[in-house]
Amino acid sequence: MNHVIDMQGVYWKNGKDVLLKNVSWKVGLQEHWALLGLNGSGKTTLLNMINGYIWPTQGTVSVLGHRFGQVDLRDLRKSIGWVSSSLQEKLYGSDKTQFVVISGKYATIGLYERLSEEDTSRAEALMRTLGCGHLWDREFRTCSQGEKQKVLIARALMADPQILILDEPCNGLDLFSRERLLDSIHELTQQEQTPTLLYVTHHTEEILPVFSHTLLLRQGEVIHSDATERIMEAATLSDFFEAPVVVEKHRQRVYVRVPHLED
Ligand SMILES: Nc1ncnc2c1ncn2[C@@H]1O[C@H](COP(=O)(O)OP(=O)(O)OP(=O)(O)O)[C@@H](O)[C@H]1O
Repeated sequence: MNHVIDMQGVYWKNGKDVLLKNVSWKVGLQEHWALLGLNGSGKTTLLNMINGYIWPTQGTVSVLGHRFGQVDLRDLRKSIGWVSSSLQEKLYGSDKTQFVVISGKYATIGLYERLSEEDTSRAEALMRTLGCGHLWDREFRTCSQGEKQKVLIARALMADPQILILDEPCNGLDLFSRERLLDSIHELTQQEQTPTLLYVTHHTEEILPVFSHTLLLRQGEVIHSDATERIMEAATLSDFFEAPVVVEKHRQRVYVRVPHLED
């Protein structure tokens, strides 16, 4: 396998609507990517395609070395973890977080397997890495939003995915919870076997230095895709947002300000 993701000239049309336009994107083996785009830019559509929930109208898609059309997508999906806020609502709030995490290995809502020592110690280790080990015995519903996100990331990792999608994980988090979650994500990338991370966001300041590359999506089109440090320049971001923006760097993260909004 040369690339984790390899899309060439991909279009996705639904009736008259063209939701992905000529998307070409290659994710290398040692890379972590951030996907940045405004509301409705096509980020979820792109992720749905990577997971094989939608099929390109035109163009080719390979994920983890498997070309769509030549692979059982149900098998492929087992190698992809997807953490999103919609998952939270599906889980049983009365389950202890340890069961929420362990059931990730079996891709079930609720745990129907006998607890093995191996699963338990793996779940403990993952929750510790993500800084939520102290929540082991807590009911999932009693966790804060930030804590729930950490539990869900640990849950996704139980299945040993090769790709982990973090879909706007900082949504709804206060300033401090957000920093704690970002710390946990950083910690995760320091482990020996980290899956390829795809981090979806609206906010440049969430893009940690570990995200080596960034893709900028606008109206279903890739406007820029490059090393993150090259993307995070005022000229590139102003071009992307189609408005002049001011870029401020602080501890290798980029904060974007809009100096003036016309009515
Ligand atoms: N099945 C569909 N048929 C037609 N239009 C769709 C469909 N799914 C999404 N869209 C439209 O395609 C555009 C892209 O949607 P998408 O959900 O991929 O954007 P997004 O970048 O994930 O947005 P957000 O940041 O708000 O979550 C939107 O205008 C949306 O209304």
